Amino acid sequence: MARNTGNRTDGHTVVYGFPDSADAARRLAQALEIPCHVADLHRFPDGESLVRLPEPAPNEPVERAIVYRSLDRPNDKLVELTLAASVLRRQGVADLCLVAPYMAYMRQDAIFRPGEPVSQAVVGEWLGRCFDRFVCVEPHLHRTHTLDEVFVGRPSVALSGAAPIAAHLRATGVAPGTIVVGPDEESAPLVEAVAGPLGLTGIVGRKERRGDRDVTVALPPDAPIHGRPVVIVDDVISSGETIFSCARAARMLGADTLRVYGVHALYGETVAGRFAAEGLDRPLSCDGVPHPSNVMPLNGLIADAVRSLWAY
Ligand SMILES: O=P(O)(O)OC[C@H]1O[C@H](OP(=O)(O)OP(=O)(O)O)[C@H](O)[C@@H]1O
Repeated sequence: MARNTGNRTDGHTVVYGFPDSADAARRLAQALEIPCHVADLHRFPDGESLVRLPEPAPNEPVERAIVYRSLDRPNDKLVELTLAASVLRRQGVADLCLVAPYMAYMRQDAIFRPGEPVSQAVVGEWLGRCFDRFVCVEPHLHRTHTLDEVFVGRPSVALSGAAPIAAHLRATGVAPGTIVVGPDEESAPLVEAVAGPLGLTGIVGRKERRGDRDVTVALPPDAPIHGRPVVIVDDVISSGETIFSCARAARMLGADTLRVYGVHALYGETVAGRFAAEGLDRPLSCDGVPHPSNVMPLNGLIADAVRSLWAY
């Protein structure tokens, strides 16, 4: 898409995806009605990555690029994004927007024990040197409250995963009297944004994390859950322990049925198998992180965010 602004014709805007998220990158490009290219990735025998992007035709310069990649399992991806950004800069791209529906290292947003880094700030500064703008979805803004604190001086949009969850509940049917439950205080904005538009009541619990897989969620003993359907929502499902504990607490209070939504599904088959063992249907997720549980597309929301960042 070349934009004509007065008597000046801007270069093209292009989406660049990676093989692990090519479909989602194409869906975003489709929503924006612009071309999409998927990077070639090569892994050398020593483990290093090589990224190859197409060279634009000389008469069709790319002026703005959207690089689409979720940063689950992020360590290699961060290097590959850095390399991709360097190619695009060399090709003359003036404005680079990173769409990372799942943003990495957001959970280490403080020094929890002496000797640790604030990984969120380190990675935010790193990516801020490579990209000009950012779009993330439900980026675990717990002790940090805005993406401006992560990508300092760079325009950014933090999208909520609430609208796709509410839309899915509405489309699949949600019984009146359903209670929307979040595992901790930090999930309150998500809970309220899901429950509010559906006219449902939302409550949040208190989470105590003692280790990577050692989590307890307590719900208020007077929560009006007895005999009612419960929908549990959270930003991330990784080990699954937060959801398992939250579901057990809801059952203890007499929940009738349980449904689970996680905006980002980061777990593998072993954890997936545990949902049945816990008497739960498999959770449903947004398609920011490619996963078998994906049922809620984010391309429309992300396209609107990109348009708002670039005001077109
Ligand atoms: O599936 P799990 O392995 O339980 O992980 C998912 C949970 O962990 C995250 O919060 P976390 O406890 O990391 O951070 P917080 O202290 O910021 O709430 C996230 O918000 C989920 O609640």
